[in-house]
Amino acid sequence: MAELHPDIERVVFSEEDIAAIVEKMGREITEEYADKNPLVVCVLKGAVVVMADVMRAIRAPLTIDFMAVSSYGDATSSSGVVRILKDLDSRIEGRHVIIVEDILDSGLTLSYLINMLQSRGPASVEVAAFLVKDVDDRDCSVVPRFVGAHVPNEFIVGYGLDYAERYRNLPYIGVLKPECYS
Ligand SMILES: O=P(O)(O)OC[C@H]1O[C@H](OP(=O)(O)OP(=O)(O)O)[C@H](O)[C@@H]1O
Ligand code: HPA
Repeated sequence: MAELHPDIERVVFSEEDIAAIVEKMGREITEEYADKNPLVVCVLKGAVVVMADVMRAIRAPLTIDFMAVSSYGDATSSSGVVRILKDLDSRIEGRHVIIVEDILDSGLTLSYLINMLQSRGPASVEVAAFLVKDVDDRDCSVVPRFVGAHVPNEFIVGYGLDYAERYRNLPYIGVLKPECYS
């Protein structure tokens, strides 16, 4: 097990937990997409770690692509204004698209992306969210087809998730010590 980073107060998902969630998601996606040759889309930067793991857990033909988005806001909240920093390289007309996200929080990022991709005429667009945060006030209707796990409404880092661009490389997911927020 990795040594705990000094800024982490508590681990929420260990490396072992993460591996089990990845396998479960891979199995579920494989069952539904075995003969659909999906285009699996990673939303950079946060989802890069999940993407690398989940795509290898899908035992079916697929292709991959990447989008980079940034949502304006402060370091721990999203404002809902999403800017496309890198668009897909592939055409998605007639394709079955799976958007891979590290976390569904307010839902604003995914809501924007789903609408944008739907307008390009894909056969389907579904979401695979590694984590879904249990928030009371999610005001948009994003319903992920695949969910890794639910997390309480607190800010978490690691396994791709950052605070001010830090901690993405932690192999587990945890909560920061209060004094580490600046
Ligand atoms: O449901 P929401 O409230 O929209 O939050 C979820 C999004 O926020 C994070 O991305 P961020 O915009 O911080 O960029 P990053 O992936 O580069 O960290 C995360 O990776 C999701 O994409
Ligand atoms: O809890 C979180 N941690 C890191 N990034 C995030 N983006 C939305 N929610 C989170």
